[in-house]
Amino acid sequence: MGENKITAADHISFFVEKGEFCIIVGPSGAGKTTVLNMLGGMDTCDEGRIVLDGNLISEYSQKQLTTYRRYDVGFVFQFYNLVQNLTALENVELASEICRDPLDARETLTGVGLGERLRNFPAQLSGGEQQRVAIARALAKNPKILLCDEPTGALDYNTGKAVLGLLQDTCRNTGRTVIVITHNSALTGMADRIIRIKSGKAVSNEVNLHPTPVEEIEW
Ligand SMILES: Nc1ncnc2c1ncn2[C@@H]1O[C@H](COP(=O)(O)OP(=O)(O)OP(=O)(O)O)[C@@H](O)[C@H]1O
Repeated sequence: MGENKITAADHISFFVEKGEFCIIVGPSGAGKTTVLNMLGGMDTCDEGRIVLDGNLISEYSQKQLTTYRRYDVGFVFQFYNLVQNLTALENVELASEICRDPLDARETLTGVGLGERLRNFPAQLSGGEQQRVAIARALAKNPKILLCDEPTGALDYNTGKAVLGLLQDTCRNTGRTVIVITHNSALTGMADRIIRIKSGKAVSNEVNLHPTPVEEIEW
């Protein structure tokens, strides 16, 4: 930023095993989103290595990153990022149609509990329902990894819990690796792995052998 150099991720180092439900936790400004965006190929690092499923994505060209984002990564954002003039079904199809081995859009929406709302536009859905569409959109791509940046940040307590439960179930039922970013340390109890980030550094990487179902977590 002009004269100032901001180091958003500073020699940050961690690993996640395939199929884990991982929570990256840290205070605002710690560097969580930067790390997630680099993992998802939306941002690049100027040093270091990022490896996913044996592939060195930190060396990828812009073209390779586009392919990587398209086929390998599913994103879930805090504010859903749905296309407003497309229905729930069309939003999911938009993603699945550009993928190699997509899941059926209708079935995926049914799987997240929205089988009755396929023809609704985002403005006709609640925040929690819109986030479910966004999760279905990410899942329908059949990605290797699901990256979720504060997925419950815009939702009320119970709706947030339901969305987290859906993400946890997705991980358990499909064996997909799920990484969730949050500033809420109460949520760490539901994860298989917890990575704590502070001032751009990973300060710990713990395994939780007995994750708690989200319904039993209070905050
Ligand atoms: N494009 C950018 N230009 C300048 N500074 C940036 C940029 N992106 C991030 N930063 C800075 O890098 C640091 C880490 O930001 P980041 O968004 O990754 O943190 P975070 O942990 O996700 O925070 P929050 O929970 O508030 O979203 C912050 O100090 C932020 O201001």
